[in-house]
Amino acid sequence: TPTTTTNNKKRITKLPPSPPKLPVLGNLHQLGLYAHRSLQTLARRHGPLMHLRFGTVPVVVASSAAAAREIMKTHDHNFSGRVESAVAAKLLYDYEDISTAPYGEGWRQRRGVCVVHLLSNRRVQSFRRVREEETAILMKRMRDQRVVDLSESFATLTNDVVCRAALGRKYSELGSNGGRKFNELLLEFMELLGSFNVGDFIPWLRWINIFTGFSVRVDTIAKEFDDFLEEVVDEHTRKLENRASRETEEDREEEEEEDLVDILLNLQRDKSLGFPLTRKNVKGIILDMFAAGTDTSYTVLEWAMTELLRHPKTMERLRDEARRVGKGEAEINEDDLDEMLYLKAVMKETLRMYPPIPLLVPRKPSRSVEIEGYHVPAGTMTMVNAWAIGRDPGIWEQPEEFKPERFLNDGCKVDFRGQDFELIPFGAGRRGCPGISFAMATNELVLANMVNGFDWSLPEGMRVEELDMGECPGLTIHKKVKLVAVCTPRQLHA
Ligand code: HEM
Repeated sequence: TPTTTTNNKKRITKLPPSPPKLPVLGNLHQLGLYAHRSLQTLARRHGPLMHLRFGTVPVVVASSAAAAREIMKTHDHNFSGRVESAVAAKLLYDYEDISTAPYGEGWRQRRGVCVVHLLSNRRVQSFRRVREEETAILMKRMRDQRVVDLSESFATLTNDVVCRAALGRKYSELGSNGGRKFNELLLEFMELLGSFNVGDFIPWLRWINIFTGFSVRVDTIAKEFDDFLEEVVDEHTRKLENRASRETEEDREEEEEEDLVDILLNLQRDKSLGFPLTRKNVKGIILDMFAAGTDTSYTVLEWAMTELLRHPKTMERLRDEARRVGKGEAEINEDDLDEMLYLKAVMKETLRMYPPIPLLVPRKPSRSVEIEGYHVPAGTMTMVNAWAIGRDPGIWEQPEEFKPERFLNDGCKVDFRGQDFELIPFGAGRRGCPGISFAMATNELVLANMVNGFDWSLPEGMRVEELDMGECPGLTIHKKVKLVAVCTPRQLHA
């Protein structure tokens, strides 16, 4: 290994191994539509830490649990920066949110607000009624339909739960004058956020975005969402002012539960935080909840049900657990979930094989650092291939098989909360996902009720092998072909 000596300390200068690079493109041509898969293939040849170049941008990719641990635990402090992106800046308020904010005081303050006030266990608990009501609505709709587009149903459900928790009610249309459907707009927002922006990687090709209309699309969506959030904030401000002018405590208690916008506006008003929370911050944080919390959550349900339909014995075992724990009742409630160990194993197995954001959210070290014996220069875009780690045959027996049993008994100790680097769908460390409890509370409740209330099968005449397992490219990986299944309501004894 080449080294230089400074102040008697050996410094490693060798970069991690690289696949051959092309002029201008670097390694971009090797990524294809499914970067997590191509990067896994490259890592098999070049090792668990690789150095690549996307256009002019140097990139390091970690594909082993050990390398991920070095980045997100040993050197987490150094790797807590995010990579700038022109699209994210436009869509998420010039980095004034949480997820795209540079590592520093502003991010620390907003993240603190999020962890303590918005997504704490206590707060997640306060939305229990929202989850239970929305799950009941979904179950009723399924009973009426019988042949169910599960992809669509899960997307609507997660969206409605986040909408009610964050904004206090569901919004099917944007703005008071009608306008585009909220779901449609969010879909386009996510598509743009996850799209490959040429200008970020090959600056002199930035003009392409203007030429193809990409820049106009980004500006339009940013404006539509901002108009909508302006209205939401105004509406909430008026409500809080009315409430403050009410005379008695009793009157106030009659009000409905606080939503996340209420909480942020109250913190902004009473100035107890000790730092200003601007209107841009409030809008950015709320938009983060949608960007980070809807698409991600629903793909877990989509892949879980896909695998359950492919594995009838696994479905049966989960169904039996739900019906035993639910004691024959029509509904499973959240208190029952603690006892459902097989359900937890199914969730873990789904997150192992289908981490919703397979390459997590890229980080950036503020100082040069040595990882696994290689030099990673300051500012290098650093990606962790959580998808490849979840399918690493050095860690998992039969990694391509869906076997929730691996997470029972001793296996149940392996968790996804950022301590076990073989299972990191939510990332880890300072920038790890703060929405785990929020996401899993909904996902567990929905899946438990689906198998408790119904027997599930594939559409008539379809064989298990015919179930399309293709992925839709993007930031989050959902199914390319919608998942459709048939439900038979369970007969309840009178
Ligand atoms: C299954 C569902 C979810 C998955 C798989 C997921 C995954 C992730 C991942 C991989 C990151 C980046 C972590 C890192 O850099 O180490 C992240 C960040 C984040 N997530 Fe989630 N997430 C989910 C649900 C949610 C929900 C429901 C919310 C909020 C309601 C949320 C809010 C956030 C925020 C605000 C960040 C940015 C944290 C920061 O940069 O400091 N997530 N999430």
